[in-house]
Amino acid sequence: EQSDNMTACRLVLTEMEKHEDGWPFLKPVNFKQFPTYKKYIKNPMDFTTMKNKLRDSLYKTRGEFASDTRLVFNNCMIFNEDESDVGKAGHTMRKYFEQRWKDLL
Ligand SMILES: Cc1ncccc1N[C@H]1CCCS(=O)(=O)C1
Repeated sequence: EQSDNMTACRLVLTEMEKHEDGWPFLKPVNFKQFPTYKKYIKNPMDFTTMKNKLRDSLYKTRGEFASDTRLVFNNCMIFNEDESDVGKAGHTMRKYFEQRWKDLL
């Protein structure tokens, strides 16, 4: 049922926001702080933007929500070295998301 699908999305997003390693993804990357970011990353995404899209019913399916989540972590891997603090957080969060996403199928 539609609302159940969105319940799972809200639940996993809340968990990711609370996760110890979620800090790099809570807000949009600051282009002033990272001036080259928008040159390399064509479709920025972050947890606050995702929360607003959920609130505004902009996700029609679980799949659309999962795509934005994967966009967050793929952007992270493009811009950040694997061994950087942000890069490591991205790998941890991606693993966490994919496991929880399976649990909530
Ligand atoms: C996800 C990401 N990709 C590339 C650069 C930066 C970030 N995240 C930043 C978010 C604000 C705090 S921070 O500036 O330490 C890290």
